[in-house]
Parts: sequence; structure tokens; C-alpha cells
Amino acid sequence: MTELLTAAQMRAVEHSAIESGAVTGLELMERAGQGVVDAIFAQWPEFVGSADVERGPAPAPPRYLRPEEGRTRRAVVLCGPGNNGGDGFVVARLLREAGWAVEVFLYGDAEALPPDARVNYERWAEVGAVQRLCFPKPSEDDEEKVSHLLRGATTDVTLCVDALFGTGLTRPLFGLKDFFDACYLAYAANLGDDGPYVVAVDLPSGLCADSGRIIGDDLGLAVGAHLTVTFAFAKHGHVLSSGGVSAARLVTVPLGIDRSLPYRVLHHKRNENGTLYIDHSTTVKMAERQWFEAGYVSDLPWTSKDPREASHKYSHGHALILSGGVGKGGAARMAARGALRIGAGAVTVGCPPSALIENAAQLNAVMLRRVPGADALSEVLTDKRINALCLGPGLGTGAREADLVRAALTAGRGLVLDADALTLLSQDADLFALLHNKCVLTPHGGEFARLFPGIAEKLDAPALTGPAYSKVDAARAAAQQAGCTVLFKGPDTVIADPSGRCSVNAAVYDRSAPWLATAGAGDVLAGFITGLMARGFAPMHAAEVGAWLHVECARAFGPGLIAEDLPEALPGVLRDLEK
Ligand SMILES: NC(=O)C1=CN([C@@H]2O[C@H](COP(=O)(O)OP(=O)(O)OC[C@H]3O[C@@H](n4cnc5c(N)ncnc54)[C@H](OP(=O)(O)O)[C@@H]3O)[C@@H](O)[C@H]2O)[C@@H](O)CC1
Ligand SMILES: [K+]
Repeated sequence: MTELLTAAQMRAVEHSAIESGAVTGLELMERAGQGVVDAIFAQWPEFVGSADVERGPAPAPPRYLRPEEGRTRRAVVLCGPGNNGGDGFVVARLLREAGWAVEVFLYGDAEALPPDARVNYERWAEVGAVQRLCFPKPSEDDEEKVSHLLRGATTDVTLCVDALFGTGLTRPLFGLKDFFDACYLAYAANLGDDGPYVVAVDLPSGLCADSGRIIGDDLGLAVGAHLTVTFAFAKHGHVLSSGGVSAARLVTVPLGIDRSLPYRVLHHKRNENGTLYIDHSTTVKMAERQWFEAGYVSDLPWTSKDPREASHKYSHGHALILSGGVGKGGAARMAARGALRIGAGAVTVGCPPSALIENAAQLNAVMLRRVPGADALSEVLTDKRINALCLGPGLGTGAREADLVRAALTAGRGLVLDADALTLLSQDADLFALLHNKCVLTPHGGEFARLFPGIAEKLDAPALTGPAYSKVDAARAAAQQAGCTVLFKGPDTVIADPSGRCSVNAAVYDRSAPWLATAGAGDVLAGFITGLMARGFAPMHAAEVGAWLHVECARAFGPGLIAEDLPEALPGVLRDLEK
């Protein structure tokens, strides 16, 4: 798991590191700038010179400090009025030391720069010029100058470094349209050598660090970047909402302050059976611990090596998936296949009598039961080995189905509610009131808005100031309201439980899987989570692991994926995890 921080948490971490005396703010800024330059040369090795330099008494400089013979690379660095701008001055200086021609623009008042940024402004000013842009509204001349440079029409600028705003952006940017257009054009057209690569320092400017939304929404602007280089921790805004598509790549460089942090660490440990698990018990000094619980889900525990657990199929649980009527069973069958592949010991599809033949013709390892209505379901559930249920995929939204949802909710078993079951919950407050802490709701955006209209309204309201209300805020509020785990789907799937624990399963940057947006993929996800709950995973953990594996299956299969492929890709993914 990678932890994601808010801007306030990052500031707290930075202050605590500085107060501990381990490092100064100026040193942090130098490391940040150095990290950006290192990341640039790692990303584009062709920027690294190959010519040997003469060896003198001093140690040889790093490879990237040797520009290609006969070629001077050119960079434009746009610096803003805060410490993000300060990082930009460091980057400018280091690029210049590497033999680059660097043009620096300052959008802000040099006299009003914060102290560390001011020092780096002055260090740069000793070796290069600073072109001042009228602040806060650049003049037409300013815009002409910068956009001309960036459009590459008459120059050979290779890099544009966006150090305008980072975690301190609090209000919309209106005055920089032409700059941003120019940066964005370079990014969108991926002009390579014909135009500059755009590198965002910490965050693409215009983006809210906490929500990933563009401050000002459609009125506001944000730079698009080929590479974002952030410091110490990724921020929520890098993966949520527009943040996940704001850059082609995200690199997090360490600032060397991690050890002194008063924050909660998620440690991987092994229990006495050799099973990997995440230890959530490490002490936190930080008061609001849920702050630190948003993160990507990755490298999670999988197979148990405990031979006692392999003794019987029911020791791996029994999942019951309820299906709709004739011709509507495909979704439930895919969920059942997912539950079985993910390791539930037994999986049964329960369907109305009229759909028995259809289902029997399509199911083999999955068992089949008649479940005409709620009474029959209660009867089936007298079998205590059935420990997890899934209702929703292809279920239908009539009176029979509402009764089934009610009976399932009152049975007190692990319960995944998806699709039609979410519609039923949003239509019936009494049903909603029956939700309990063994439930997992898996809404997409539309379902979320129907279930939690007040929360969705807050999330949809224009983000006019930062930090803006985020999908993490929304999922946490929803989990509290529902009293159960909520998995709010998207490329930035957010999973939260009523305690405030929260994870983001982000399928963005190197982990993007656009082909996962395919019919039936959500049914398989519901099945994965149900299967994991049958295996004994707690609801939140089942939702985290299920969502993570779902994306991994899509990535393993690749383009051309259809929902049926997801369960079939699972064995390979699990084998790789074991390695
Ligand atoms: N944390 C760390 O460990 C490290 C952090 N580092 C770096 O510091 C960055 C954070 O610095 P920061 O806090 O100074 O914020 P930043 O984004 O530069 O801008 C704030 C300025 O912008 C202004 N302003 C805001 N909105 C505006 C608007 N719409 N239009 C115009 N102005 C606007 C705002 O003015 P105010 O709101 O006060 O009027 C303020 O002056 C961080 O992203 C990282 O790059 C590294 O150096 C080292 C380690
Ligand atoms: K920036």
C-alpha cells in the first residue's frame, strides 16, 4: 500500500520534520528540486549526455551533468508565488548546472516570496535572468512571450517545468489561460522533440491537492503534464477525479524525512502460519489517524500456506448469489464464477424456479437452488455454512426482489449489495435502515447519487476554493450514513468503512486499465468481494482486495477484455502474487 496524504497532512509532516531539527526547509526544497531533475533524466534518458568529461581531482559529476556534445537543451521554468515556485528556481539552477539553457518566468512578486523560495530566487538570480510576469493578471505581452516559447514555433524548447502552484492552491486560476493552453497543447499533442515535454512540480497547477478536482471546475484551468514529480508521498489529488488523468506519469521522490514522521505505517507481517497480512496496530502519534489511511491497495496477502485451512471446501466458505428471472441470469452467473475463482469453497446461485433450466444449462462447479421468494431464502439460510451473499446483479427491482433484499439484510451474514439491490435500497428508507456492518455497497456514480443524494450534491458542487470536497470525503460520509462499507466505483475507486478507514484503488498512470469499462465487469467485482467474504475476509478488507485483484485481472488480460475473462485471469494473477 502506498499512503496518500492531504495538503494539510503534508504540511504537518514537513513541519514536524523541520521542528525535529533533522532538516531545514531550505534543504527540503533543494532535495525536492534535485528530485525533479533526477526524475526528468530518469524519464528521458536521451536528455542525458553521453560525452565523457575530463576527469580532474574532483569526483566525476553525475552522468546527466554531461550534456550531449554540441547540443544545448532548452527549458522554460514557470515559477509561482509560493514554495512550489521555490522548487522551480532550484530546478532551473540544477538544469543550468547540467548545461541547459534555462529561461525562468516568475508569476508573483519576488519581494513577497516565502523565505526559502526567496533564497532560491536569489541563488538563481546570481546566474540567470528572471522575467517577471505581471501579477496577478499577466499582460498580453507576457502571454505572447511564454506561449510562443512553449508552442515551439521558433525555438527548440525541450522542457517546460510547471512550478506555478502546488499544494497551496486555494482559488481558481483565471489569469493564465494562454500559458496553460500552451502547456496543455504540448502535453496533449505529445510533441516530443518538436515541442516541450511538460513536467509538473508536485502537482499540475490548477489541480486541488485534496480532491484532484480543478479549482474553479470548468471555469478553472489545469496544466496537463507528461510527468508529475511529487515529494515524499502522493497526495489524494494525484489519483482522484481529474488528478488521475492530469499527467501521463507520477513519480514520488523521497525527501529523506519519512523516518521522523509521526504517522501510521501499514506494515506487512506474517503470522505464525506464514500468511501475509497487514498490521493495522502500529501506534500513531497523529491525532486524526484516519487521515493516513487512504492509499493505493497493492501487494496484499493472498494464499494461505496453512494445511489445516485446506481440509474441506466449506472451510473456505459458501457464497450464495441470487439471480433474476429467465434471461436475466448472466450477471449473477458471472458474479458466481468470480466468487468461485477467488476461492470461496462453494458457490450457489439461487434463482426463481422458471430460471432453473437456463441456469442449470450454464453452470457446472457452481451449485443451483430454487429461491422463489423471501421465505425460500430464509429457509436456504438455515444452512449456517452459507456465510456470504450477493444480491443485485441482474436481480430485478420488483416486490419479490425487495423482499429478498430485506430477508438477506435481516439474516446478518456477509452481504454484497450491487446494481438492482442498490436501486431498491435507494427507493426504500426502511430497507436502507437495515444495513449493518457486514454489508458492502458497490455503487457507481449514478447509483451513489441515488443512494446518497445529499453527499453527491456536495461532491458535484463547483470546487471554487481549495481544499475541495473529494471522493474520499464523500465515500467516508456515505459509509457513516449507511453504517457499512461503501465501495464507490470508478478509475479512482474509493472504499470506506464507518470507522473512517479509507482506501483508494486507483487504476491510473502505469496502472490504468481502460478496458475494464465493459459490461458485466461490476458483476464480477461483486462476486470477487462476496467470495472473499465467504473466505472470512472482513467486509472492508474484502472490498479492498477484490477491487485490487479486479484491476490486476484486467491488466493481466489487456485490451479486448470482456467480463467473462476477469475470473479466468485470476489464477495467473494469484500465481504471480505467490511468486
Ligand atoms: N511540503 C513539503 O514537504 C515540501 C513542499 N515543497 C513545495 O512547496 C509547495 C507548497 O508551497 P506553498 O504552500 O507555498 O504553496 P504553493 O502551491 O506554492 O502556492 C501558494 C501561493 O499561491 C498563492 N495562491 C493560491 N492560489 C492562488 C491563485 N489562484 N492565484 C494566485 N495566487 C494563488 C497563495 O497566496 P495566498 O492564498 O496566501 O494569497 C500562496 O502565495 C509544494 O507544492 C511543494 O512544491 C517543497 O519545497 C519541499 C517540501
Ligand atoms: K506545479
